[in-house]
Amino acid sequence: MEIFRILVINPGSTSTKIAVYDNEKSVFLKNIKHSNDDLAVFDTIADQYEFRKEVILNELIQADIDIDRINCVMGRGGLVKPIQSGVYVVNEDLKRDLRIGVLGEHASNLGGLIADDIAKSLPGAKAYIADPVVVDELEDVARITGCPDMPRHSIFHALNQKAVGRLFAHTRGFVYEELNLIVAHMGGGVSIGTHRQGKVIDVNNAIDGYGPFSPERAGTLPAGALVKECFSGAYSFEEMKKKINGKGGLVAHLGTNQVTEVERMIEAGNENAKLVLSAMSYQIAKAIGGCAAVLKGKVNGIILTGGIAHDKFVVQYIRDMVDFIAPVAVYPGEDEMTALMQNALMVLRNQIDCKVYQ
Ligand SMILES: Nc1ncnc2c1ncn2[C@@H]1O[C@H](COP(=O)(O)OP(=O)(O)OP(=O)(O)O)[C@@H](O)[C@H]1O
Ligand SMILES: CCCC(=O)O
Repeated sequence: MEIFRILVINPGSTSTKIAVYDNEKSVFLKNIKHSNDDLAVFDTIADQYEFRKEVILNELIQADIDIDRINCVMGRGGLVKPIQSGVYVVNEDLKRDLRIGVLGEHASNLGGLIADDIAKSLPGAKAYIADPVVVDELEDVARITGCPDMPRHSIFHALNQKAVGRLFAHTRGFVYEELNLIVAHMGGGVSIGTHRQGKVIDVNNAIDGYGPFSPERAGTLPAGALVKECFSGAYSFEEMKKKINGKGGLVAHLGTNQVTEVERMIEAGNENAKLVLSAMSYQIAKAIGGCAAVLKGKVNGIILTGGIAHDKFVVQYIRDMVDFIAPVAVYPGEDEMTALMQNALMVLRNQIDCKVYQ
């Protein structure tokens, strides 16, 4: 069997995860943490490009990885234009939009750019991205809001949601494209996707302010109160943005983005911590109920995933509210590195066609 060597690059806000696989076998995995001091010298995420690339190359050299054998460099994709799910070769159009960050700044904008740069320096390697956060399969009806100039956008944990959807289907003897699933990714951000036969036809925008609140994001807010605060003169534009994303949710209520820490507060008798964690779980369960309506009740499974799916209290709270709809499966954490490797292998083995970004 032909052995393909794959380098996976996944830049996050405070870390860069890299992995090397020979086919499915992991030969190297490293979570490189970037301290506040390391990143503070850069004004924008785009400015971190050279720094992160050098760190990656140094790690590979130190681990004695034969990079000339790499066939494919797979980067986590970023906030480019809305696109269909799939694997995209990194071309000039994609690089331009990753640099701009068409839908905003996000560390994953660097994934495709660094992948391309490294692939170009290697004999016979190509660069790709797969299932970036802007995967958009929304039905038209799901895009419309009461303000025509403010449509809904699909920005969510597409890579992990699709990967756990495929895993759920596979372990039950189905293919993902046959099933109707509701997937709740619960991490720093929360996204609840309605997967109808392999397409995410409705989902909240996990970054930009609607859906359930999350550890550090405010979720849907009362619009009148939000407008009033914006014009109160008490906050700058940047401060209001931070209120919505970064300093919202559990951070605003309890001063931490760690559910593990909230659990400690509850154990110490903090009733407010219990109420706030209940409210977050309640909002997630309610959103799952909305997805069930989109699927007209024909739901094959509800999947809870992301770091918070480790939390027994949250999982039980949601399960109690939604297990009348369909069986609930729990896949704690996320495995984006494996998901990126699997997408690369599907291309290298000619099992799927690579898409072209324009
Ligand atoms: N064992 C655990 N029990 C309870 N909560 C946990 C556990 N492990 C992680 N968490 C919580 O999961 C959250 C982080 O989830 P995750 O690591 O998926 O987020 P992220 O990768 O930073 O963000 P995102 O998933 O939005 O990209 C934190 O609030 C953390 O405290
Ligand atoms: C929307 C997916 C990624 C994030 O939560 O930052």
